[in-house]
Amino acid sequence: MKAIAVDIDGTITDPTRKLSIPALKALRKSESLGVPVILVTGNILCFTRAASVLIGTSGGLVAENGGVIYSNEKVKVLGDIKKAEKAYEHLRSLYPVEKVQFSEFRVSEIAIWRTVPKDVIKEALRDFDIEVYDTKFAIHLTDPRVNKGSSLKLVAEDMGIKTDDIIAIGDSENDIDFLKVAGLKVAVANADPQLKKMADYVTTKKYGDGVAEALEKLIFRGGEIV
Ligand SMILES: O=C(O)COP(=O)(O)O
Ligand SMILES: [Mg+2]
Repeated sequence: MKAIAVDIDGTITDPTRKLSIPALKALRKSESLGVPVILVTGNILCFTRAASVLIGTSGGLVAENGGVIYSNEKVKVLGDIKKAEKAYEHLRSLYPVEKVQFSEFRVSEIAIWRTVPKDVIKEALRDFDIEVYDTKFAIHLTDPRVNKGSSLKLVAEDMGIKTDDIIAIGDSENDIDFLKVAGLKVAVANADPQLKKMADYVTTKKYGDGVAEALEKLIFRGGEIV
């Protein structure tokens, strides 16, 4: 494998969003063995960049569910936030929805608190050109033209690697698209059933312990990268 693409919330973090130490150690080990880590998240770019610096990842970044990427020192906004804004205005006229904090820094999509079930939101927005994800941390209204998979492909291109040579690890429905394009698909034990069904490997452990388990078992195997 030439790179590791990993989701953040619910994958390398626990349900309270605290970073897992075993996952941190495994990602650092990967980098030390020359295998770059790519963070692929629904979070905003500033958060993703801060996480990358603190963890020590050297791969590109996919933020806002693919709406924003950062690679080769360049930020690219790929999602059209106007689609989400139209959908959000309509939704607000029907239900008590509210944007999550720091929304002013979200440039390609809108994320709201989980106060209304996703299916009710999808029904209310059925005539809108919008994708709706429930990540278990927030509900995201995104531009359907971009997703974590289409944007991971662009970052991989910038890094000079094929997505076939990437192991992807995730926990929820907004990860389906980037697992789909990866050569090795891993779902952590707490992942949505859909992810587990499509995964090549489902970890026995949850959250970051699962990430460490998968990398030890599938990639490191005693020190060198397979
Ligand atoms: O931002 C969210 O709601 C979830 O973030 P994630 O894609 O890193 O799990
Ligand atoms: Mg997640």
